[in-house]
Amino acid sequence: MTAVESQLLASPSSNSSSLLLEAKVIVVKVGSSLVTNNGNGLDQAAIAAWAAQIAALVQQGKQIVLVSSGAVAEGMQRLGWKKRPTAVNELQAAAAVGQMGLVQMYESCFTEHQLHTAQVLLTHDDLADRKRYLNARSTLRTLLDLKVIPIINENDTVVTDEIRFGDNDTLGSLVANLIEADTLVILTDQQGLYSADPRKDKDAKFIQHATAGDVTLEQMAGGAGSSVGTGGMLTKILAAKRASRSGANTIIASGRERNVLVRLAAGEVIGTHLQTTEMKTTARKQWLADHLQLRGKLTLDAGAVKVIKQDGKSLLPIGVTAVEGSFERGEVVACCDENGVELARGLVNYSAMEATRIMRKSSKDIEKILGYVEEAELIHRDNLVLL
Ligand SMILES: Nc1ncnc2c1ncn2[C@@H]1O[C@H](COP(=O)(O)OP(=O)(O)O)[C@@H](O)[C@H]1O
Ligand SMILES: N[C@@H](CCC(=O)OP(=O)(O)O)C(=O)O
Repeated sequence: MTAVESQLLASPSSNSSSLLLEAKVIVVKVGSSLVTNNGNGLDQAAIAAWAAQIAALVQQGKQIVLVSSGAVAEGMQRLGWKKRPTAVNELQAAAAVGQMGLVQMYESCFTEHQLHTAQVLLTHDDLADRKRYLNARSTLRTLLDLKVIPIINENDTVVTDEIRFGDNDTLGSLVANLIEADTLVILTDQQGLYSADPRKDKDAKFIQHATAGDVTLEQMAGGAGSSVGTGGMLTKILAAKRASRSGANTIIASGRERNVLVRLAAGEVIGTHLQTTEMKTTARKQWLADHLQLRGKLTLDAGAVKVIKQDGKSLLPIGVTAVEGSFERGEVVACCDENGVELARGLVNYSAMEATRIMRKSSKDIEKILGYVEEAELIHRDNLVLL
């Protein structure tokens, strides 16, 4: 037994039930190899089975976002290309063609269960930009509230690095952070994580439980001496680490396992369970804290100060008496009381110009004043850090 294995096998594995049992908001990521049956065209039976399981989970009151790869592989199939191109422009063209097939398939499979789907194409940059982050978050939350299943993929037409490295695991973790998911489920072509690539090492041991972010996991999947080919699991482990920072657990399991999602949601432990050590709220505040760059200042009346501080509520425009600075939607502003004492910081939903026009006004008047409504809140409580 290697040092890495013994260290991991010695670590506590106290969990007796699945990390999906209690989860309400879930991101499910399915990889290209699964979706396209190893590049042989879309696997309709598999996609129909996941759709049926996701529909069952929605019936249980869970909210699910699906991150699906497979556009390039399906595009190659449709274009009759036998070999995966290396030129980025050709990969992008294949992805654009294949994405049509992907969404058609998901739409028809979910329709069987009276569920609508929505196509959402994102890049990593979209989620690094606060304004786009807020827009993506608001769209996804609205879709989930409408019981629509968002089907997310990378926007391969406008990126190059992502398509070159083909990494939707990272995208899955970014989405988990975006919507504050409880659990990220990565479905792949293996039973989960092994102490080494099971294709290459027959003695590789299965890891059932570990702490997300444990560095020994990274060594198993892509540590010193391992080839680029082992990146398949490494990106999943790094995704678990990233998801963990926002308080989400990760499960890596086989997408071919019968009824895998439903059984996981019923508490069965299938695959590798990587548990976060972060509290959800702490992680969220931490994320915000990482991005604090003050662009302006809002002065709050005594009522607003009280509801924010004592009741943990959102900041509505009616509680704001002054706006300073020049900020855009999605930037960070300070919230101060009438004596100028800063009590909170948050991501604002309206620009300084808009905020000036809607301050002291009821949220129901926003549309009349601006001609449109972004959100009812000036700063949503999830985007507010109390100091
Ligand atoms: N330690 C490991 N445990 C399990 N699989 C591993 C490990 N290291 C590398 N792999 C490889 O990772 C592959 C899964 O990654 P990948 O092909 O990128 O899947 P997907 O398309 O689902 O994202 C497995 O088929 C396996 O060969
Ligand atoms: N976005 C592209 C590539 C994504 C990709 O290869 O990811 P994965 O198979 O999950 O490692 C596609 O849909 O084909």
